[in-house]
Amino acid sequence: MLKEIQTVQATADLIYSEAQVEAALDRMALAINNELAGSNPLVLCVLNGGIVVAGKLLTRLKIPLNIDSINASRYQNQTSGGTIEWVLKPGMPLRDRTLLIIDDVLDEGITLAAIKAYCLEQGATAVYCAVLVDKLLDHDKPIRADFVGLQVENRYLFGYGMDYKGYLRNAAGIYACKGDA
Ligand SMILES: O=P(O)(O)OC[C@H]1O[C@H](OP(=O)(O)OP(=O)(O)O)[C@H](O)[C@@H]1O
Ligand SMILES: Nc1nc2[nH]cnc2c(=O)[nH]1
Repeated sequence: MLKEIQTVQATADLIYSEAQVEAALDRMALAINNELAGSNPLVLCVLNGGIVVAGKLLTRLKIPLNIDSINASRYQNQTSGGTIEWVLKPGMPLRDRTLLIIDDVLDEGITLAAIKAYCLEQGATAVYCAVLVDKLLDHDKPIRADFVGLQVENRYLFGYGMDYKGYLRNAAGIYACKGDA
């Protein structure tokens, strides 16, 4: 497995450098600080992919907020999605809260749409979504994100929280796997 990971990493195309991603995170944080000022949001990190983006965004947010996590996984370390497995629901009550859901990538939008629907069912008053990457698809998605860092063509990505078969989430840039154009 590690040999495959090394090969994927060595042959991948760099789509956005670390500097470009950090600049995108700055822009996202500015917009979130403006939009959610005074709303006392509960921030939900979507595990596992959202860990890096949430961590990097949170220190840029200057508003009072709480933090919790949710884990709805659809890809289970594969490169194509299946049905959603609910691994973890938030421990904090969502009722009457403004939520900010943070994830790494909006692809088909199935995961984020399911998470948003769950949050509204639980009584959240408003649900905002922030994603580092919005993939450009040739069809409509069931949800749009309120805060988007970067747009990317439809290729399988890794880095900044996004994995290749459970690895490479820690890559400091956004990469596309070779042969997935
Ligand atoms: O828009 P969609 O097509 O639904 O895909 C997007 C989801 O896929 C990834 O999660 P994954 O299921 O791989 O779990 P992970 O967060 O543990 O990587 C990613 O973190 C998003 O949550
Ligand atoms: N790591 C990763 N996860 C995804 N989930 C949906 N699309 C992607 C992608 O391109 N990369």
